[in-house]
Amino acid sequence: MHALLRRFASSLVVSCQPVPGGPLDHPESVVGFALAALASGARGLRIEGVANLTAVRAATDAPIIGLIKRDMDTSPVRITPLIEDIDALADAGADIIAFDGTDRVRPVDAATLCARVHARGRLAMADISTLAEAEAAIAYGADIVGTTMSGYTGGPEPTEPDFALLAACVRLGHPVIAEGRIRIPDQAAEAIRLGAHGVVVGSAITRPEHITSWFAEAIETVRSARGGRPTLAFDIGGTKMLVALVEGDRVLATREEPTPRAADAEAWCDRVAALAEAFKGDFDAAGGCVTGVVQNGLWTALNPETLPIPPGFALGEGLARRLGVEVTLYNDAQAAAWGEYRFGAGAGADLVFLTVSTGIGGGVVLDGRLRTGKSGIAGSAGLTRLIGPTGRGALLESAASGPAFAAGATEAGIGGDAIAVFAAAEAGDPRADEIIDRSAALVAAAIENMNWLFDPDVFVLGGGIGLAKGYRERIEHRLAELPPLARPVLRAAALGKHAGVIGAADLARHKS
Ligand SMILES: CC(=O)N[C@H](C=O)[C@@H](O)[C@H](O)[C@H](O)COP(=O)(O)O
Repeated sequence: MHALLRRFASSLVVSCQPVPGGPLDHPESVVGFALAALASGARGLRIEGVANLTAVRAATDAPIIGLIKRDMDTSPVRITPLIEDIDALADAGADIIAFDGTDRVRPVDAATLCARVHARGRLAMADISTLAEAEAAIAYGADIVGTTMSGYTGGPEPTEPDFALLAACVRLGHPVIAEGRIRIPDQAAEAIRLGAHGVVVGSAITRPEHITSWFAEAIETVRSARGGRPTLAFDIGGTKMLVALVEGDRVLATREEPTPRAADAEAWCDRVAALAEAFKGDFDAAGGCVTGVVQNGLWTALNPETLPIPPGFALGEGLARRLGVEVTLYNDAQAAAWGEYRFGAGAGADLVFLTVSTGIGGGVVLDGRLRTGKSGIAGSAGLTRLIGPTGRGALLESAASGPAFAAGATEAGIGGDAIAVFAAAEAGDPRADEIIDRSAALVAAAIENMNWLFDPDVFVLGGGIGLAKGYRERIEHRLAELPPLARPVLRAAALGKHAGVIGAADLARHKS
């Protein structure tokens, strides 16, 4: 083997070829890259252009593969296509001269170029793209073949190195340089393992523009999987109005204020639009979740005491007009169910979501679709009726949610609300225990019944009471008595108080 080749046997060669016309495209940068590479373990360099080569040659006596790239009208061949290129590279001090060794239309055939390289006392490197071209190169006397041109002679550019071609070329028993799309150290090591004489790495070391774009594109992929630009989401409840900027499952920013209950629905729209002003220009879609029933963008109260919504109010249209983008609307618990399905405790599974709080709401996702029903009320578990000894009993939410806790607390002499009841139970008060147990038993029965109807993969429990310490366990304790076939799986909601806006934003992007 030629002494020069031995100098970079089983070693790294760094190609220092700035992006043409880019900010690093001048000889000083190329010398900088070259010296940095040699100082860090590279044993050779690959340098394009006479000016760069001359500058680098003056700075080091490390082995240099020289080449000249040309864009010609008459041929797709770019790397050192002319005899005069070889002469210029030899004059500038290249030790090895690389030329295109592909079987394509060209001004000078590869064998002639190879002979000229040898005539100038340099080693010849044929940049090939196929095994046949490698065989031909060896036959006409190339000292090295490089896999450089694989993937660059037509069709879409691959992203991985061509190790199959490398291995096939190695079997020819001639020095082969692995080159092209070697981007990570493991690939360089693999090339040496496969028998490459040396490994040329370019872009991954000396083209910050390429490296930056790899990172940026990888991040962009995640961003667009989350739905691209952030979405504006709003939540109108009986006590507060929340506006959020949402990206996937992340709430980037929020604005909220108390719901002006005494004002009319037009004024509520005005307030939501005013809160959204803070995010103007940051979103191109909007989704809302609201207390009450939503059907085709029309909003109606389910319980006017929560919020006195006028029947069939055109909320979607009113907000679309104010926000200047299309607005998708859902009931708040339904939107939260979707949020939990997409990003939370029930990711990807058939689920029934229940929120136990001041009231009891819910949502159903089956076969990847949020089921809103013919009237928009599907999942309203709080309005299901308990069956009492005489038939029609109370509504589940009147018997098991916040007001029931407060009523129970008054009756038992504890006083206060659900929070006080949980605190008293924690302190060991058996009366509080009983109030919580009563609610948990009713919700457990509702879950048991819904499980017979839908048999979902999972029930997801949220809400202030639903997530209060020990509440879910009490429900689970009761469900554990059921035969295995009919035993529901229960999980705590994962998205917390923002489940509604996260779900609403996602629904606005994807539609269910
Ligand atoms: C096909 C072609 O024109 N390749 C050129 C050959 O010199 C260079 O643009 C490459 O950067 C060099 O081959 C190193 O490859 P990579 O930058 O993928 O590590």
